[in-house]
Amino acid sequence: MSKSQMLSHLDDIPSTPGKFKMDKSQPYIHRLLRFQSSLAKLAFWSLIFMGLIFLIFFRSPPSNPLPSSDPSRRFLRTYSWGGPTWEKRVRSSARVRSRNGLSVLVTGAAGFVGTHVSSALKRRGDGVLGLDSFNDYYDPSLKRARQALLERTGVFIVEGDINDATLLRKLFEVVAFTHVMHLAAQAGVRYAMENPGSYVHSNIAGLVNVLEVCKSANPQPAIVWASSSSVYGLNTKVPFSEKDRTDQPASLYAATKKAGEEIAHTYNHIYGLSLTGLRFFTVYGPWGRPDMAYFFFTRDILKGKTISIFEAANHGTVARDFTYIDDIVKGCLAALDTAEKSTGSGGKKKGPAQLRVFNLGNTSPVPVTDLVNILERLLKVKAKRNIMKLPRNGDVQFTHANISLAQRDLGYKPTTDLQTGLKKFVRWYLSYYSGGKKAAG
Ligand SMILES: O=C(O)[C@H]1O[C@H](OP(=O)(O)OP(=O)(O)OC[C@H]2O[C@@H](n3ccc(=O)[nH]c3=O)[C@H](O)[C@@H]2O)[C@H](O)[C@@H](O)[C@@H]1O
Repeated sequence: MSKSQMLSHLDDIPSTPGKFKMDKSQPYIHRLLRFQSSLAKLAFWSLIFMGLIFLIFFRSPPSNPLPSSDPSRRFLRTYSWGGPTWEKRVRSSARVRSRNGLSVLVTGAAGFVGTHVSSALKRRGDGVLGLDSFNDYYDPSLKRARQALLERTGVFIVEGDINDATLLRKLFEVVAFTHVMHLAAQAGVRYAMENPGSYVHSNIAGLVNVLEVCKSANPQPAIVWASSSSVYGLNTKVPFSEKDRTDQPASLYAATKKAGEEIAHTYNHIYGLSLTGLRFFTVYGPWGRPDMAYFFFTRDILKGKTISIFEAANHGTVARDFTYIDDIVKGCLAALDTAEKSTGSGGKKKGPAQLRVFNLGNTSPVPVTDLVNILERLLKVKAKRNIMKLPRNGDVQFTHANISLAQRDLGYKPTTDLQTGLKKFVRWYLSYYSGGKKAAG
């Protein structure tokens, strides 16, 4: 039998499986057909197997299969993103809806400041896309509730790590962001002794990754990012001015924020990126961070648990320039609005670009004991106080912002005192944690 005859015979095989009847009088063809069919089966099952492997390794759902007890494992988390539906959501969220509106990528959008800034930008018609890793540094359900809140205003939060260059590049491919509000960071002063690696991962490696992607983007966005009042470290001259030295940090957290400011200088110098660092002073308010004292003091006072109040040597007062979230949001938006364009393109500098640092504080430091007094009045519960010596874990004795530079260049003018701001926080706290939580989420 010639090859063409054989093939023409094979053409007769019905396409419906199971209906084919073998002609037993032709053993050679029989064997050949059996061989062909096992080949096809083998190919079929190999494809299925490879598909499964692909699904397991490359398309795993955005859940964390790793034990969260080891914080360093957090970095190994995988996220799922991509696809036409995802791209459509990204585009729609970032679409500018007002004349001369900005198109802003907000990193850390499910965080405290990130949520408030994203929602304020969206409200005035700017395009906003969020990015957040939803890590478990503090209760992720609070981050999810903030996400739900933002979703209702039309802000989509992409789940991913700022260290993922492929993801960041993809976002810039889909949207030509005019601005990046970089708020994703490992926050908290005292936690740096527990998990130093997370500060390097987010505040240094993550920042560099964001800047690398921004510098290669075309057009380059202008970047506003969160530095911290903690860069003033052990300084004793008050109020803290942007002109003061910032070379004696008291915590690794502060050191990574200071490093961030130097890194910003480098990217501005080499690549012409427009960069504005905002030194936030102990920001508080509704939807705040549970790792901050005003937040867990509230929780513990309500539970009847003893709270530790730090004092400095010789009964010295420990005080903070507590700043209300709405004032901070105004400062952030003003920083975005006054940011000049980056001057480089495609990774090449074309001329000098703007480089700024501003204090965003309240200018009236309040002793921590007074914070507790206010909370007691608002909660109508007496706190069980344990006064203890300020531990050597990164805390500084006081902070106090000089805001004249922000006032001059950003029109920044805080208007909320601690009493008023805490009242709003407590109202939110009580409604969120007493059944209101579900409604909020
Ligand atoms: O301004 C900033 O740059 C920083 O503000 C806060 O850091 P911190 O001011 O230390 O805020 P809290 O941790 O809420 O502490 C507030 C005050 O309460 C005191 N405290 C804290 C914890 C405690 O158990 N007892 C206590 O008296 C602290 O010493 C501090 O004076 C944030 O946690 C940082 O992420 C941020 O960068």
